[in-house]
Amino acid sequence: MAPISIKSVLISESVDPRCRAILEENGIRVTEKQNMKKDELIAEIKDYDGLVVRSATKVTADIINAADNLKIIGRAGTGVDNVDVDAATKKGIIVMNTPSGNTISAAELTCALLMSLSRNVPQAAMSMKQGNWDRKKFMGAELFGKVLGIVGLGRIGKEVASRMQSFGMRTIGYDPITPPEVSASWGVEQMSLEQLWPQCDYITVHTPLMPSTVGLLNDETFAKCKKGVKVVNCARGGIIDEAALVRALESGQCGGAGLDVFVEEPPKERSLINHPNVISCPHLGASTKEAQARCGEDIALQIVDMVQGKKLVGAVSSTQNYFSVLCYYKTCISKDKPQNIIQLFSTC
Ligand SMILES: NC(=O)C1=CN([C@@H]2O[C@H](COP(=O)(O)OP(=O)(O)OC[C@H]3O[C@@H](n4cnc5c(N)ncnc54)[C@H](O)[C@@H]3O)[C@@H](O)[C@H]2O)C=CC1
Ligand SMILES: O=C(O)C(=O)COP(=O)(O)O
Repeated sequence: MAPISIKSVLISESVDPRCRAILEENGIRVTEKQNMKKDELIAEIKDYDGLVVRSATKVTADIINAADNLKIIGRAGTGVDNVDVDAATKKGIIVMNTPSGNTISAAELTCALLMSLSRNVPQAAMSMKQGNWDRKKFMGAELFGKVLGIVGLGRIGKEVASRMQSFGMRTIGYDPITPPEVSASWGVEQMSLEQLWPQCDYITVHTPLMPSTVGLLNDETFAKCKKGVKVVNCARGGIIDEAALVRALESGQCGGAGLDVFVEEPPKERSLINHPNVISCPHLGASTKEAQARCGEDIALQIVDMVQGKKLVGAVSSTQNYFSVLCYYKTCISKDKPQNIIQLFSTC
C-alpha cells in the first residue's frame, strides 16, 4: 500500500490526549479546536490532511467539498452517520472508524438502562433527593425470566446478550447479516421481527443508523409488541421513531424507555425527555475513560499506519467493520468506481 502523506490533522472534538500524542510523535502537526461552527470548518478544512471527529461534528458534503487537501476522516468511535461517507468516497477521502474501542462501554450503559427501567432507579433517586421516602410508587419487576429482544446482533448486541443472560433473561434477536447459528452460540435465538415483537418484555436496538433502520420501531411495530414493553436505544436517535415512542408511552403500549441518543443532540423537543417513564442520558455510551483511551489511540495508530503505507489491520469480523474496511478498499483500490457504502452494506 503506497504511503499517504498526512502532515496536519484537525481534531474537532474532545478526543483522548493519546491521539494527539501519537500523531505528534510521528511528525504530524495537530490542531485541536472544539465547537467549531459549520462555516468555520468550511473555511479552515482546506488547511488539513486529516480530520478526527466523534459524533458531534457533522461532516457534511459542503465541508467535504471544501476540503481540498483532506485525505482521511477518522472517527474516534463507531457510528459514521455524522459523516457523509458517500461524498467523502467520491472525493477519494478515506473514512475510518474504531469500531471495537467503545463496544463494552456502550453495552454496559445499555445494561444499566435496562436495569434502571426495571427498578425505576433514576426516578427513585430523584424522589429521595426531593426528601421523599416512597416505597410504593417505585415497585419494580424482576428481569429474571423476562424476554429481551435484541435488534442488531453485532459487537454491542452480542455483549448486551451475554450480560443480560446472567440476569436470567431469555435473549432473542434479529440481524440480517449475523448468521443464526453464530448468535445461537452466544445464546441468542434469531427470528424475524414479526416473530420477535410480540414476545419481548424489553427491546434494545443496536444497529447503525441507515435508511433501512430509521424508524424500526414505529406506530405499526409498537402495536405488534406486548402492552407495556420497555425499550432502550443506545444506538442512534431515530431508530426508534421519537414521535411514535411518545404516543406509545402515552397510551401505555410502551411502559418505559431508556434513551442515550436522540435525533437532534442536544434535543430541543422535550416531550420524550420529560415523560415520567423515560430515563435518558446525553449520549454517554462511549463516555468512559477506557473507551475514550482505546478510540483515541486506535484512530491515531490507524492514521500513522496509513502514513507509513501499512495495511489497515483491526478487529475485522465479517461485514461488521464495514466502514473501515470497505471505505479503505474502495478509496484505495476502486477509486474510479465510488459506490454508496450504505447501499452496499444494506444489500449484502
Ligand atoms: N451510544 C453510544 O455512545 C454508542 C452508540 N453506538 C451505536 O451502536 C451501533 C452499533 O454498534 P456495533 O454493535 O459496534 O456495530 P456492529 O456493526 O458490530 O453491529 C451492528 C449490527 O446491526 C446489524 N444490522 C444492520 N441493519 C440491521 C437491521 N435492519 N436490523 C437488524 N440488524 C441490523 C448489522 O448486521 C450488524 O450486525 C453503531 O452503529 C453506533 O451507531 C456505538 C457505540 C457507542
Ligand atoms: O461511537 C459511537 O458510535 C458513538 O455513538 C459514541 O459517540 P461519541 O464518540 O461519544 O460522540
